[in-house]
Amino acid sequence: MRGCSGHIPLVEPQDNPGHAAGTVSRLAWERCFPPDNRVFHCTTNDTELMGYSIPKGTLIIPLLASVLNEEGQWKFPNEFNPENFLNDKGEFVKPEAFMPFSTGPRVCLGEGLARMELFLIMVTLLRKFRFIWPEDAGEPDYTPLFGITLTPKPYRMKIQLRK
Ligand code: HEM
Repeated sequence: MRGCSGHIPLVEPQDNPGHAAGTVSRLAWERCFPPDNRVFHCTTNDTELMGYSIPKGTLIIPLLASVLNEEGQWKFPNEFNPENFLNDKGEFVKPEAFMPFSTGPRVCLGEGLARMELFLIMVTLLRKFRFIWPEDAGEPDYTPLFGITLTPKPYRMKIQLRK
């Protein structure tokens, strides 16, 4: 599976989170590194999707990271790039393919709570600590570990209390 590359900040940019620049950076981050929770589904009838026959009772395991990196849906599908959320006039747009919480009737029920928690946790940590990539650690490897969710590989990070 492809992931994002290019210049990826080690922590979310610290611009004003209420500001449009904060929003596009955050969404760019969510697109590149979705937890990609996998809730299993099952077809209740024989069906056909894009020419594929899917019999009743088939287990369906969604892979949202695929649509979040799909060629043709994004200006820079494999890069961390906030411009994926800006149109030609530099205005904020949210592409239809942006669905880290899935879509449709089974969309994540906890999206609002999760966004609020993530915001509060990130802001609290960033206000209290500096996160520093150790000089001897080499380039970070952003390839995710694939499981029920996508998780980062183990890594070392220096954490300094802000004064
Ligand atoms: C970053 C955090 C989270 C992410 C990325 C996430 C993502 C998802 C995804 C992708 C699904 C699958 C939707 C589908 O089957 O198509 C889902 C389902 C669900 N999520 Fe979350 N979720 C998060 C946090 C939460 C939290 C905090 C709660 C509740 C407190 C929650 C409650 C649920 C429930 C109840 C469903 C099942 C919805 C249904 O099948 O009708 N999630 N979530």
